[in-house]
Amino acid sequence: MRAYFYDNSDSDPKEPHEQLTTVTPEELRNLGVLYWHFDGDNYLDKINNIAKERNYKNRDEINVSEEGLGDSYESKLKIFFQEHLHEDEEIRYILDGSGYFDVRDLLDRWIRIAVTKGDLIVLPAGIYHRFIVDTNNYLKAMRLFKEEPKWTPINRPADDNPHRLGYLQSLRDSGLYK
Ligand SMILES: CSCCC(=O)/C(O)=C/O
Ligand SMILES: [Fe+2]
Repeated sequence: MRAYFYDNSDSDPKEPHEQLTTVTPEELRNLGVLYWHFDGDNYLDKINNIAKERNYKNRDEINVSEEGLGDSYESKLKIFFQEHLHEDEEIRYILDGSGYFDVRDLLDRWIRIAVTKGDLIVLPAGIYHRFIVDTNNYLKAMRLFKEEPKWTPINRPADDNPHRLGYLQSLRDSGLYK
């Protein structure tokens, strides 16, 4: 995983768009974004432990590629890359390939999180974000869910959404933000 501020140039969003300023895992944690890296033979045990600790009961897999999504590949990518939030955590373990999760910080800047095989990322409910593959056009992920698998993007603007308000309140409660 590498995280950095996104340069807002108009070129293909599948390009890195990397600015020099990096963002540390601690800075991500301050936004409620959690990160682990598990590889090796026992990666499933490690995921199972996190799932138990955090009450993730269900999981499935998604192959984000032309092969995996067929004719709906481009339209699905458009949906994933539209800025949105979810009313539950977004939990993804990268099984193969690579891609980018972009999250908004509290100054409304995009932070780009480049993920590769073995990365496990948790985006909190209510954070504005988007996803895109890189120019390799292939990412396979395990999606974990607290309850029944559901994936409902709520596109921005959703500033009055209770989960958005709850997210902002949780950051204020952390004492790191006013
Ligand atoms: C890499 S999983 C597909 C994208 C997705 O589920 C999502 O919610 C993106 O924000
Ligand atoms: Fe999402």
